[in-house]
Amino acid sequence: MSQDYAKGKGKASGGEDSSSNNPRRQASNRPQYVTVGSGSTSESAARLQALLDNDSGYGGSVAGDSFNGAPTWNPTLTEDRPTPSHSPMPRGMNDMVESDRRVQANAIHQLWYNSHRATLSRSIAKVMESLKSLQEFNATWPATYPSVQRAETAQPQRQDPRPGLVHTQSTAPGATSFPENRPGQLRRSQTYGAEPESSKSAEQRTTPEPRLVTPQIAQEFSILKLDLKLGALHQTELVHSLEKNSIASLLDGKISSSIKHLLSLRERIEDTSSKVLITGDLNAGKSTFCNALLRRKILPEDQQPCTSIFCEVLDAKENGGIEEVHAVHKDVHYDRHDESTYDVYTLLDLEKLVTSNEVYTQCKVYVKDVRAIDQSLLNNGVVDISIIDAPGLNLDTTKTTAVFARQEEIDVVVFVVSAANHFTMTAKEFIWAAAAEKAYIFIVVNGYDNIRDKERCQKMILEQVQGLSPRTFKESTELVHFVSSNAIPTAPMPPGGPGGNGSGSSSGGGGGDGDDGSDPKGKGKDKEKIQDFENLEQSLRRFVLEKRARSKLAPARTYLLNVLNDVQTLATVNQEVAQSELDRVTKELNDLEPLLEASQKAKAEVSDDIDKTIEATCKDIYDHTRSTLLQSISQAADEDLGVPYPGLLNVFQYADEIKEAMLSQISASVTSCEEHARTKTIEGVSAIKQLGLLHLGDEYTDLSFRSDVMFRRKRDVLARQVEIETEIWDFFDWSTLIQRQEKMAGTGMALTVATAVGGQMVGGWGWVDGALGAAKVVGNNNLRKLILPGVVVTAIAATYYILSQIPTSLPHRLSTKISTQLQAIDYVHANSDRISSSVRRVLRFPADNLRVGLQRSVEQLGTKREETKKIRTESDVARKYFSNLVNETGRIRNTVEAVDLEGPAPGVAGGYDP
Ligand SMILES: Nc1nc2c(ncn2[C@@H]2O[C@H](COP(=O)(O)OP(=O)(O)OP(=O)(O)O)[C@@H](O)[C@H]2O)c(=O)[nH]1
Repeated sequence: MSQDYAKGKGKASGGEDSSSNNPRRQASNRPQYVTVGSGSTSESAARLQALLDNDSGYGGSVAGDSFNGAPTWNPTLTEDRPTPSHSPMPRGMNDMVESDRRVQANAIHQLWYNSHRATLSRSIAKVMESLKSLQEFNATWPATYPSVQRAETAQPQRQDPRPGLVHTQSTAPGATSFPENRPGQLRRSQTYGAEPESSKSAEQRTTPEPRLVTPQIAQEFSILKLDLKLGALHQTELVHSLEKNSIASLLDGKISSSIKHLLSLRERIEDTSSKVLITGDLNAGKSTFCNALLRRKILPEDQQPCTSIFCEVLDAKENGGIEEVHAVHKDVHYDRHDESTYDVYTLLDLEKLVTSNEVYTQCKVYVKDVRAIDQSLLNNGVVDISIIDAPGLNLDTTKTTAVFARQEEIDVVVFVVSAANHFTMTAKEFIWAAAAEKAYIFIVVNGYDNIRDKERCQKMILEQVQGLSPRTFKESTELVHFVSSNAIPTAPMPPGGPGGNGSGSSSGGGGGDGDDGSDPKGKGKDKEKIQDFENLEQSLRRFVLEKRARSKLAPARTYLLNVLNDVQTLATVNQEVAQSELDRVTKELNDLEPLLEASQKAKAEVSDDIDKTIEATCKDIYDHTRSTLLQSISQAADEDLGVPYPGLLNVFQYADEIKEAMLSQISASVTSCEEHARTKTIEGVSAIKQLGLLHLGDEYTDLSFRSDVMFRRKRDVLARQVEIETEIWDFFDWSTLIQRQEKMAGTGMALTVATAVGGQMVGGWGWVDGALGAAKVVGNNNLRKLILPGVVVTAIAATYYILSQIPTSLPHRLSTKISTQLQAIDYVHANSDRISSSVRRVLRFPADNLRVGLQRSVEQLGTKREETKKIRTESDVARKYFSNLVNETGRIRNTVEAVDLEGPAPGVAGGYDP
């Protein structure tokens, strides 16, 4: 496997100067590079390079569809086969092999990188698809947000002795931080956009929980955690207090921002370029160091602070091979293809540009790097690297802040510190903050030539590094370099520009000891400085390429795992919710069906029953009224009317009173019939209510029924309409008379005659003629003598008798007349009909009400059944959807987890201590 820097046992490349006065160099154990095949043929390097050139990073030879199986990266490709130490080679040959090996290592690393990048990129696409589908589903079936129980866990207090620097991590929109105590393999729920690694102390550091977010929610959710910061309610209460739809819409917003963040992550991992930020204290030699890296004097160097804007040095190939400076306008997003975003200058103008910071804040410097791809940082054959020369940290606060702000797009931070000044306070603050983000900082201790007691200097600097970034200190052989940048020979600027330290690539450094070129000892010293610098360069190349993979891919991996965890949790919860909803509505439907059936049956039956009951009641009332009234009318004369006979003189008044009494009696009968009907109506209403309660239960709405308002109309109004004239003959009850006479048959002819005559008399005066006719028969004189007194007596007797019978006969006579009259106006039927109709009318109200209630009940049950069926279908769909989502996210998660960025990366170098 690749060598671990800390345990590097490889032989130092080009290690001919074992007599170096650099104690670090003596101790330096260079890592052995990865070799493929024999590790010595340029053919294999060329083959690998060709493979790499053809590899788009999204398929082809290396990136198969890792969703259908294991990732296609073949680890045997990267197997280390160190060159046996017993294979000595001639020096020239050695250089060739070394160069070849670097190319191969780079190519292998790039293949590894592309493979992971392709897997992550595809996973991002899959997750975005899943999120979009979740978003759509959430709109139709509002997802349930899991509720949690509050756990009163004490929040660990931050124990950070460091100064309060602004933590410049880049997080996804809306993401919140929380302690790293999540279950499973996930490391952080935090959504770092730039650099997932953080120093151990940063990892232990806890960020206070946002208000109303319980530790459980924090653990369960990271990306899709709803940030509910409303009022004084607890998160749990808040989630419950919000409507389901409100939660769903909050979730929708979270999903949208997550999709947005995934897009930017994809953009970032597909961006092939990598940025190296060179920063440090004022005048630490940053520009000089950059120039040394480029082997050209591009950036202005000065004894006094001069760099006031960010200078990003890029390979001129990215600008069509043209060397020029693009000074970017303030507050404008640079676009090389849009000249309105920048002004073009020549390299010679840089001096002017970097010192005047009024118009521009940054410039892009396109330069040709003519060095070989195994030596050049810019032109390394693997990745587009740009070097950013930043203004000195302590120039002013604004600039310092700007440096922090730029860290998101920075893959590697190179910190230049003056060997003479060590770390200033500002430098320490910067490294503390940066170490939290980047874990490893590449430290260049510059101006080492100025130091006499080099050993002491190294010791002191390394002690400081240990305090500032323990992980960097652990890898200090690779990450901390003591150099003299001004000793590196640099090519001059194009004609007219400031001269370089040498006249060509081969010339010696200008500022170092022995720069006159005549002193062999000095030459030796320069060589050492150059060697130290070259060692630095190789370390930096490895570091940049290594860090690039981690800094670019790890945030995507971490974010993917976090969001997948969230979606899976959400999907699992909702799958359960959908299942229980399905169970519930299925049971509800099973209960509902028989209810509906019974309700429909009840509706039909009860309706018939009510009709029959009403009709039976009405008929009963009609019959009762009719018989009662008929009886009352027919027996009116037989009742004790309570009218005293006032004598013959007031006989007419007597007749009137009897009439009135009879009619009153009939009226009273009507009233009693109405009373009876009322009682029956009350019974009927009560029976209907019982039916309603029986079939509708609480749903039955009772109507208030006031029986006293029934039959309010004047009851005897019809009776009063009866107009009966009293006639003289009403006082004579002939039928009674006749009956009496028959009984008295033996009393004599005279009486019979008298009766007969009297009867005739009743009809008119014709009886006189009859008497005279009889006289003729009997004889004239005798008969006259006999008959006349008899007639008189008889008449008197008859008259007396008739008059004495008035109190008995008159009521009968009047009763008959009244009966006849009432019959004529159909009094009995009219009243019976009136009373029974009134009852029918009254009973219809509760009956109709009950019918409506039953109909409504049937309709309600029907509607409920339809709704329940709908919910059942929706729940079933949701259950299947979330079940699929659980499986799908699980598959993607396995794929993402298989992207191993923690282990040693093949090719370039061994992995840093993860
Ligand atoms: N002796 C010595 N001098 C150096 C070394 N590196 C840089 N210098 C000198 O230090 C001075 C400042 O160098 P610069 O590269 O301008 O420093 P800087 O950090 O870019 O400065 P600002 O960007 O203005 O903060 C120059 O005069 C350089 O010649 C070195 O390794 N040894």
